[in-house]
Amino acid sequence: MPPLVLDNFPSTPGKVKLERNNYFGRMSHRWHTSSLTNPLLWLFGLASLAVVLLLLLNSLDGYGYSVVHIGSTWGGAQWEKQVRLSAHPKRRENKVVLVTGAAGFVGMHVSLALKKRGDGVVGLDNFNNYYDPSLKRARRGVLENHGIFIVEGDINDAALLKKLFHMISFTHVMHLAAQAGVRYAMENPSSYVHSNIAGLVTLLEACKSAEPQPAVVWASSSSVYGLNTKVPFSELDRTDRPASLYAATKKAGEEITHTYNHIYGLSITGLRFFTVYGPWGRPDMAYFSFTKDILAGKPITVYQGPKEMDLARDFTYIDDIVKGCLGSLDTAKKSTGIGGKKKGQAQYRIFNLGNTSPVTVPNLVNILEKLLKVKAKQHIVAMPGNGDVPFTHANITLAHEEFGYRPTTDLSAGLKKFVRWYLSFYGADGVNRS
Ligand SMILES: O=C(O)[C@H]1O[C@H](OP(=O)(O)OP(=O)(O)OC[C@H]2O[C@@H](n3ccc(=O)[nH]c3=O)[C@H](O)[C@@H]2O)[C@H](O)[C@@H](O)[C@H]1O
Repeated sequence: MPPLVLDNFPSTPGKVKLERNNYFGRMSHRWHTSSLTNPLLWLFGLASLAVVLLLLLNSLDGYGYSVVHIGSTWGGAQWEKQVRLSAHPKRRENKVVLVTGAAGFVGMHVSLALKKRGDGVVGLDNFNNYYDPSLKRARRGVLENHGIFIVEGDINDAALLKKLFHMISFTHVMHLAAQAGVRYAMENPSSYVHSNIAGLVTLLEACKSAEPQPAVVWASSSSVYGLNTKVPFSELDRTDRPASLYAATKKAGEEITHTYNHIYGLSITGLRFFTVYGPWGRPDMAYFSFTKDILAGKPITVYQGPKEMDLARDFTYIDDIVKGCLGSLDTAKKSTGIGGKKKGQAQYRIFNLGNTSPVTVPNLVNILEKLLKVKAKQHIVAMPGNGDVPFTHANITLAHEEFGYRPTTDLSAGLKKFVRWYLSFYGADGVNRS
């Protein structure tokens, strides 16, 4: 049996680290002989023991590893009613989609788009604290207003997934839950393994056993191109030289999904997103944190590549990404497995979803300065060796041929929409007004 490791943080640990519980350590010096005769203290002690035992039981997942499901609130008649209602499609021909990471940036937008066209949508999210969970809760509020319920739970929770697939015949899974961020992988490597590897496998296990098996569309990343220098990046290019652990876990995900396609007949589509930005975006990304800091009059750090070369990204606006996600779902063929066994060859696809027009980071800053009407205090430094790559540039021919993917929003237009949202949500002083 694998060793029991007790971690005191959410199953997908975030940036905010919880302190280890040293309750007994702190209390022990207060105990002395007279305490033993105090019935109130005995009662308190027994209650604490019961809580610890419950936590321990809750912490064991199917593999004998410990996963503490803090905030896992699923189950019960009312919960089931909410799930079924949310999953209900408008018409028989509509899809029924499980969206993992639904309280995330891309997850929120994709869920809304699916619901608006009549698909049944059930969200799943563990609301971890990698970035401010209040933003995730605000996104959940938006989804709730549109009749979308988010199950609070983790993709590593096999029992929860089994229950969901038992209750609902999902036609598709849009798997967007992940540990994101390129540079954070050096700070918290295990969170990438936990979500992007272990969580992915747990989810695929549930999909392969489901009756019927859903078609799976999931978020890979442009970062898999790693040290590739041939531009624009094509799906046929090398992806065996990742520059970060984040990229390595996404590349591993592409290979793991391939095995589930090969062995169990799961229909798989992997989407390599290129630096997605827009309203309701991720606060850890450069365009978002630059906006916050520029408005606060704080300096921003702009990285430069070798020989003072500007870094560049194929920044892709969220609405274009949503179109790519829906196009992928709509062209995904059915999985072929029954009873956990493959019955025929199933579809396996990988697509770039980028904008095809890279913009340098100093240009990104220029656009933000104009939109915010504030001059940025820039601190220009050499790109640290922490997983970054100098540039990205997508070739989108495959996605265009397969489902007519054609991005339509350039960085200036997209950032204008982002800044408008940012100011309405946080205000110029950065205080959340939702
Ligand atoms: O396409 C992806 O697959 C990834 O896209 C995104 O990663 P990146 O493209 O690295 O975006 P982002 O951090 O916004 O940095 C943008 C630029 O600003 C530069 N950058 C960054 C921070 C800073 O302080 N200074 C700076 O110059 C930085 O050097 C870079 O040149 C997602 O976060 C990631 O989860 C994944 O989805």
